[in-house]
Amino acid sequence: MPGPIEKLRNIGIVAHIDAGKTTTTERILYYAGATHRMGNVDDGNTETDFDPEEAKRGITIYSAAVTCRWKECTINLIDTPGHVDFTAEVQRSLRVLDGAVVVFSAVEGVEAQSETVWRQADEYKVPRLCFINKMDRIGANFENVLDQIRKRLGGNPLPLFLPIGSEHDFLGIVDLIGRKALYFDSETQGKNITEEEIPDDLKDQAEEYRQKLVETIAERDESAMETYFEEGDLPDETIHKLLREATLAGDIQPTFTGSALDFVGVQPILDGVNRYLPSPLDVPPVHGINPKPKKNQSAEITRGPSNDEPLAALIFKIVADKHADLCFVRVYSGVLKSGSRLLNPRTGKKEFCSQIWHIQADQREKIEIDLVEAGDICGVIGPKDIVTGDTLCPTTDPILLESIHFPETVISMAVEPDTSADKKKLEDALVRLGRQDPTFKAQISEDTGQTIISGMGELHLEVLKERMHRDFNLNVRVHKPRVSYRETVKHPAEAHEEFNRSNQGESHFASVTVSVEPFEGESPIHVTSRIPVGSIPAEAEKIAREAVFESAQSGGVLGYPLMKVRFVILSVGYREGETNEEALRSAAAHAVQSALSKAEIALLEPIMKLEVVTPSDFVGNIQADLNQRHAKIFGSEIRGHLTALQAEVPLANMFGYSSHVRSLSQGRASFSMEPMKYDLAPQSVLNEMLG
Ligand SMILES: Nc1nc2c(ncn2[C@@H]2O[C@H](COP(=O)(O)OP(=O)(O)OP(=O)(O)O)[C@@H](O)[C@H]2O)c(=O)[nH]1
Repeated sequence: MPGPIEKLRNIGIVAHIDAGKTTTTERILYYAGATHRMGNVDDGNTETDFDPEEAKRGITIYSAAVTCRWKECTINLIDTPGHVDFTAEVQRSLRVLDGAVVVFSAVEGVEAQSETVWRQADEYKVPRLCFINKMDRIGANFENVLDQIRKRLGGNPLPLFLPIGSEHDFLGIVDLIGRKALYFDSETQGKNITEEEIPDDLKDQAEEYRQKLVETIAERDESAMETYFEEGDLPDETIHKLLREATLAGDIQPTFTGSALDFVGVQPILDGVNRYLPSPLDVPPVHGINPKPKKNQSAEITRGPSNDEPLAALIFKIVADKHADLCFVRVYSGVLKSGSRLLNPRTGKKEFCSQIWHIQADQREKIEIDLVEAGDICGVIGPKDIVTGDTLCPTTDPILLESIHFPETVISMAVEPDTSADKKKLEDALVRLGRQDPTFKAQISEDTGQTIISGMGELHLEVLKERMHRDFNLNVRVHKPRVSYRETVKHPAEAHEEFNRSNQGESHFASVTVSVEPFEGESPIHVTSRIPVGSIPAEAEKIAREAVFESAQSGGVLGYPLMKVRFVILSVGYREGETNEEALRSAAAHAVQSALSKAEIALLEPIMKLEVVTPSDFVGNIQADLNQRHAKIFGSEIRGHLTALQAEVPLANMFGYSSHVRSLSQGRASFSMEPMKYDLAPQSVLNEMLG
């Protein structure tokens, strides 16, 4: 059992690719006793990167939840991916985390994806600690990173530690609250820590930082302010208490430093997690709706983190196990027991939770348990008809937690099984992959009969292809990836369609008038109705709405999914005894298609946000190439000997960019790219499609 809920921490380690998350996680798991062997990213044997695909690529693709213990606290650690193609993975982890440690490289500092992750953490109000890693590397600069966190992320990093030296001379860290220097013994992989006096040449700086620290937090509390004025300092316990309050409020981010690779500065982060990051009791109760509210009952429900409340659990991740899917679940309230039958309110079906596990990163080390209490995270085996974002709850107290929203896919490609005998296998594999990864979609093209898979980027699709081979023993041929276009309309248009048929003396009739117009909303397709209340039966209106939505979902005139459109049902012709469901559905579907064919259509293409970081010598080359790709460069920043260029660029012009940018910069530039928005595609692309 994890112990009392106030000692539970659900945290994630998030950062830009290569900042050192996996190494830091590995050290944490080692010190916190979850593993007996220290893994090394570069040897491909780390504890969280158990997916062979990840080990091969050396990047973390799939996040996994690991349970470990540090002093009095139990920590559920969720490792999150750094690659931009997998931002949705980070987002879904953030949804279930109570706090996060954001890792920065002391050399590269704040990079494009740190911004994305930071913004998302702001959105979900996740309190954070910062860890400025890689102080041992050439070009490491602690102050620079602090400055970038302030300026570029709008953060408020408050150093609790200072580096002693840097680059080759990085020796240890100064604990500002404890007023001592800490040295980590590399022979014992950092387990033995020696405390010494702060080196003379750092004493003044350390005192100055400590004053700043104490002043900043004393301002939050009148009596602390008084003590500070009178005594010029605060007791350690008061400092920790105020730091915790300020961190939970999101006002500051306690900041740590070190070198995960050289075993320096990791245990203080763990102390920081225990001291300053929230327990499930410190975060607001979760909101949901009652899927079937009784009359006069409010549909909104909130559930607090107590075992006495009814169960509310969210499936935030599904991982394929050899025999069954393993669901990662956050229990927000109540107790989840093994052997229980629970409702999935999305499907209305009951799911059997046959086993519950606390997960060590390596699944062979998972521990089976009987129950999981409010606030905790666990793995569940048993549920079948589920997707990421589903809720599990008792049938007697149903609740539907807000589902996780995922971004639109931007790239697609056709896949075919190597042999036609594998067709069924491919279908099954695609269903299972789609369940595990909601940013991946598969569908059959109506025109060509081909199976099209879509995702968040080239690497994403490549990984999926390799997983089909590895997990499902399925060899597929793939076609060239293509941009996922969307269709929209330029101006409003309206259409009226009737269904009028007699069958063996019975007449069936319905008519529907629908307009379609450009619309910016949260979901790609909106449907509303302007039919006067009571003029037709409510059931008929419901059917018409559903039929309009379904027809709109089947795509636009060119067969691409619709986006940024609204359909308004203007009237429904209804005759008692003659209008049935079939007539209504048919009239509505035809009205949607006619309205679309009358409207002037426009094509939307995915625009990516790109950041290229390059040694300044190559900026000219890279800029010229970006111009050719019709990129709009909107930012350029000098970071030491590196220059960062920020641009927005149509994805259609970016295929194969990773090898191209390498050849432009002798392999020295790096870039990250993520979907930003959909925008009008050039008219020439549309003309080509229209033939
Ligand atoms: N010099 C130095 N190298 C480090 C340090 N921490 C990590 N590295 C190296 O940086 C590289 C990336 O480290 P990872 O831990 O895989 O980084 P990550 O952020 O998890 O990267 P992804 O999993 O790809 O998102 C590896 O080669 C590590 O050995 C450090 O403190 N100092």
